[in-house]
Amino acid sequence: MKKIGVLGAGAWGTALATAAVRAGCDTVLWAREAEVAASINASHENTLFLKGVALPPALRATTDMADLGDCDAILIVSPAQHLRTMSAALAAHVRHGVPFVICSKGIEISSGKLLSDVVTETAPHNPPAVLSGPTFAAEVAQGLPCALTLACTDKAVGMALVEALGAPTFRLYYNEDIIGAQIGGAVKNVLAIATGIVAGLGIGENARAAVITRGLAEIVRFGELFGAQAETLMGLSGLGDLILTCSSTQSRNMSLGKAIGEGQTLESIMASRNSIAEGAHTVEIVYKIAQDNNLDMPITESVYHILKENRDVRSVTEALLARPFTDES
Ligand SMILES: NC(=O)c1ccc[n+]([C@@H]2O[C@H](COP(=O)([O-])OP(=O)(O)OC[C@H]3O[C@@H](n4cnc5c(N)ncnc54)[C@H](O)[C@@H]3O)[C@@H](O)[C@H]2O)c1
Ligand SMILES: O=P(O)(O)OC[C@H](O)CO
Repeated sequence: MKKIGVLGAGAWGTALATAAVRAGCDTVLWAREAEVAASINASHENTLFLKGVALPPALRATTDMADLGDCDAILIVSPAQHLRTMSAALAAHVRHGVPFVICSKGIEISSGKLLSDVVTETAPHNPPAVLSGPTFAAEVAQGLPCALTLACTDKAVGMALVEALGAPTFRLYYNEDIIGAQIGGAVKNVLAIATGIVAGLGIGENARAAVITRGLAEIVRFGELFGAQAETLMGLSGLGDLILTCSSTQSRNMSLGKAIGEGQTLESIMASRNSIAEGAHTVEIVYKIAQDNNLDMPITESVYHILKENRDVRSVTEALLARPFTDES
């Protein structure tokens, strides 16, 4: 796998394309916005989504999806709710057998499906893989060290991706559990909003640790429903990403929660950003799936009540704390 295409030039797509160049791949980055492709090609910077980070001159950007036509693997890095459209459009341009590596984190709201199922439906001749883990785009783009899960049911394809994209500062660990690798990354964004709310309310570090740990129990319950392997949920794409995202306001999800806890409205926060905070969307479908399947996910429910039903942050927090005591499973 020598030629890598990256579909989506937000912060993460740009960072991943940079990592692919560093790993020695001929890399082409598809941008939805003409000004993004122009700024990457002319000044080696993504001025819209990753301002201030110098990109390698070898990275080429395009707005023409046909330019990905001869790639050996494609990383899909669109917002989760747009992945269906992106995958279907891409399938018309690439060869059969070229893996589609899902780098987005979320669950399709309209169908309740994992993104790997969305790829299978829209691009049946392109095997899905998943790249997920604790990684802030700006750090990856700067070449700081990180580790991620590369999941693919076909081990040969998965290891070929690991060999092509892996590097000392971009360590990839193969995992066959494509389902588990998607669950942690999707649900942790909801929990990061919850820890952000804790920070915004100023109710302490102990409360944050409690939300992370009880949040992990929610990830495990949710993962079991989909058939995720417990080891995967405890690995980089699960616990690892949960810790990172719930610990830093570099996270768009955590900072969104913090602003909510400080009294801002979701609408005003969204209006002030051009970046995606997936948890604000994912919460809707995780809540619905939990309700439909009688899963106990009280932190997720609380985030849902605050974001989607406009309930008062302090009252919802008090109700969460007042739940009956139970065992620690
Ligand atoms: N930023 C990170 O640190 C990071 C790390 C890991 C995973 N991710 C995941 O990667 C995905 C992309 O996030 P990002 O940070 O690159 O985005 P971003 O917030 O930096 O940029 C927004 C992206 O959305 C795209 N977009 C907007 N409207 C669209 C539409 N109608 N159709 C298709 N695309 C549209 C834009 O072109 C741009 O690529 C998300 O699922 C995110 O959770 C992000
Ligand atoms: O900025 P966030 O909250 O979208 O998090 C980015 C990554 O998913 C962290 O692994």
